[in-house]
Amino acid sequence: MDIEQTKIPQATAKRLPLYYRFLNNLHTQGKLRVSSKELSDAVKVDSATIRRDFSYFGALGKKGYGYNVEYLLSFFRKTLDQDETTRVALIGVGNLGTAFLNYNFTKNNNTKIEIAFDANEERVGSEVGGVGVEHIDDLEEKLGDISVAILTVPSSAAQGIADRLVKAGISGILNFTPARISVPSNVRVHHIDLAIELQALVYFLKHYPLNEEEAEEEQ
Ligand SMILES: NC(=O)c1ccc[n+]([C@@H]2O[C@H](COP(=O)([O-])OP(=O)(O)OC[C@H]3O[C@@H](n4cnc5c(N)ncnc54)[C@H](O)[C@@H]3O)[C@@H](O)[C@H]2O)c1
Repeated sequence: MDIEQTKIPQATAKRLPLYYRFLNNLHTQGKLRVSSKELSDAVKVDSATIRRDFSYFGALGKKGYGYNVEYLLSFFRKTLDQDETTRVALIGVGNLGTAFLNYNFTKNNNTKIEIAFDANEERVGSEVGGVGVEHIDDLEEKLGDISVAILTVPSSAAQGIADRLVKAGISGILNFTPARISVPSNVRVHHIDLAIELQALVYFLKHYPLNEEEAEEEQ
């Protein structure tokens, strides 16, 4: 995602793939334009936020006309590098890793898990979701120029694997383990901790119950 060049705030950048997916569907259906209300209903982001987001990339919707689908799509394609597939490696082919390999992000056709690694001899040499599983000992040799990795190993193994990934030239790690891993400042780590997210949801439901008006504002 070329955020640096276009100076899009990170919160906006995070919503781009969501917008992109929906607009792509509209385009496939032959729709030429879309209103911020329609977009808002579909992606569950309030229309003021959508208008502000879109203003960052020079898409100014006209009243009574909406946004030009073609223009937005071509912008998103460029910004999200949709024309280029990002190759991804997955480390740890257990319960979660297997699910990701089978899913393989087919809805987001600009990322593809190309190679997987595991320490378990029984898994090495097999194919899961069409992706070959290599031995973790061969990580440095087999990674090639892949720069993004998904980490689904036990948390005890996470830091050691992250160190090796960094040495091998990885620049982004999507960390599903509960371990908070340390990496040099030029490497980006996104933590996805499902247990924490779930706990936060339960906490919010209990302490900040939403009424309908607030729900509108929260969107
Ligand atoms: N399963 C879930 O629903 C879930 C949900 C949220 C988070 N997580 C987290 O994701 C991670 C994986 O969970 P899981 O349930 O898939 O575990 P799992 O035990 O099923 O799978 C872990 C895999 O990592 C491999 N492995 C172990 N050490 C390794 C190493 N040094 N190098 C390479 N591979 C190694 C194992 O052989 C195994 O295949 C854990 O950290 C877990 O806490 C899991």
